[in-house]
Amino acid sequence: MYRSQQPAGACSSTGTQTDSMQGQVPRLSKVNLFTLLSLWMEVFPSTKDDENKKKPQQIKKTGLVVVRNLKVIGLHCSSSELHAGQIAVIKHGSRLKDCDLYFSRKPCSTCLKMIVNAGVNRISYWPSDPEMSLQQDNSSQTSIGDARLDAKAVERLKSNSRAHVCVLLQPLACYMVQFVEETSLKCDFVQKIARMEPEFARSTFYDYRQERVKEYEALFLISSEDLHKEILRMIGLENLCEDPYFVCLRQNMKELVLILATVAASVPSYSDFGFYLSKTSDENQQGLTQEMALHCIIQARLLAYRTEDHKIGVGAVIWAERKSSSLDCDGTGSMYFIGCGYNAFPVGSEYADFPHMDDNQKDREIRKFRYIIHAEQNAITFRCQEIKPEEQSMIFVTKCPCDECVPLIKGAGIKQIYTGDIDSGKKKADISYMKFSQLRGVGRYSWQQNPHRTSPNNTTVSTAGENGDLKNKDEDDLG
Ligand SMILES: O=c1ccn([C@H]2C[C@H](O)[C@@H](COP(=O)(O)OP(=O)(O)OP(=O)(O)O)O2)c(=O)[nH]1
Repeated sequence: MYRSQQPAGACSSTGTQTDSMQGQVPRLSKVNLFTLLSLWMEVFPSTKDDENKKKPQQIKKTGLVVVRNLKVIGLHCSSSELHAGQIAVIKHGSRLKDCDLYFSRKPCSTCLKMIVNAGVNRISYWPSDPEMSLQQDNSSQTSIGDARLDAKAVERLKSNSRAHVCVLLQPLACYMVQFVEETSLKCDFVQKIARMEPEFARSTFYDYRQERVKEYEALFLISSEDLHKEILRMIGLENLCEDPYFVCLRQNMKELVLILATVAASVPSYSDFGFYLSKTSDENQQGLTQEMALHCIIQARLLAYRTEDHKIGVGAVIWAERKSSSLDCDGTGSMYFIGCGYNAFPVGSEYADFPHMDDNQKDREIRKFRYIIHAEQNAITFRCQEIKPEEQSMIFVTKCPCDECVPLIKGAGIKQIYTGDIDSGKKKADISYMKFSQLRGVGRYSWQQNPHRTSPNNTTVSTAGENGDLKNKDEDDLG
């Protein structure tokens, strides 16, 4: 029987079959989710410091997801000074023992020796160009020589290590690519644009996605098959160079990149849409940059594809901003990860334990609402850090928080909510969304058109601070 497997951040413990076949809806396996999150961390918005160092470098920026007991306990990326593995050691120390680490590139020997030494359980990496790049085009002969030496050292560390160092890409569930495409088009963010901007069409979404596909393929895939094989051989994966394994590997990698691009396109930086503070929120709040807000909400969108609700996946991620910049060694700058989750039945429950019906079912006793744990509830319950009242903490959630979740978010001390507000003001039989627009003391950043955009005749429609504080005109609170 299918077993409900979330904790949070949250992921299942077993294979793909039950994972993907839960209900009729395809589901991302935990391994693919962690892999996608690690790729996504590689493109975490650069801090000012990193901005100057964008030129091609031999040490590639690398994303990292740290998982303990199926919970995400760290989302990191390399900075201009430190590699992702080094950051993991600084941030988690000996707590890395028995953790699983998902890297967006095979880590270099500098990182690997330390994380192996910390006693991690498993190190999984994306099988493309490693952290110490083996792609000749950016590098001199000497540095290629060093990169090859490093690849050998990595193999030696791997063969003498207790940790399992491996490539973990699972085939996607049937129709996963189509499912992500359809649900991305239907998600609140795309829908809101479609309602407000008549010229926004399906083709606009596909054009935007295509741009993302190109961008991410350039980063995460090696265009030449021969070069890819050569690199796989150098990093000890010669067994993947023969067909059908090589073809399958490339196909699998391409599909995952396509999923990432599709999910990224579901919250497009289109026209003047973004996350803006609503009028009735506390107006002196300092919000995130649009780039950062988009990045984090896309993480939440990825998590939503682990849902156990057949009808709708919801994902939530909590981040906080550190006050003291002296601790900013992570590539995420002052931002640090607190927790994440998605909507699912209570941990350990069996598939048939609870009803799965929604408001369309007349019999209220067999509806899901009294049983399903919401994305925000899982993110708060399984968080790996405390929410500090003196620091700016923020939750990114893919659906407007309901009346169960709004007081929970406020009570947990979270200072800002980034979300879509399509459901705001709706009252249904078992779930309602009335409290969100009335919430005070928490900044509500809703997905909407920039309220201080200039109108066609070049007059400002309203004024707002750089962070998107809405001063005069409120475009959200649809309800
Ligand atoms: O703050 C919230 C609110 C809801 N959910 C989850 C619970 C449930 O799994 C789903 C809502 O289910 P429903 O069937 O009401 O989905 P809907 O899209 O709101 O329904 P409708 O099609 O009637 O709009 O979203 C959350 O995780 N967080």
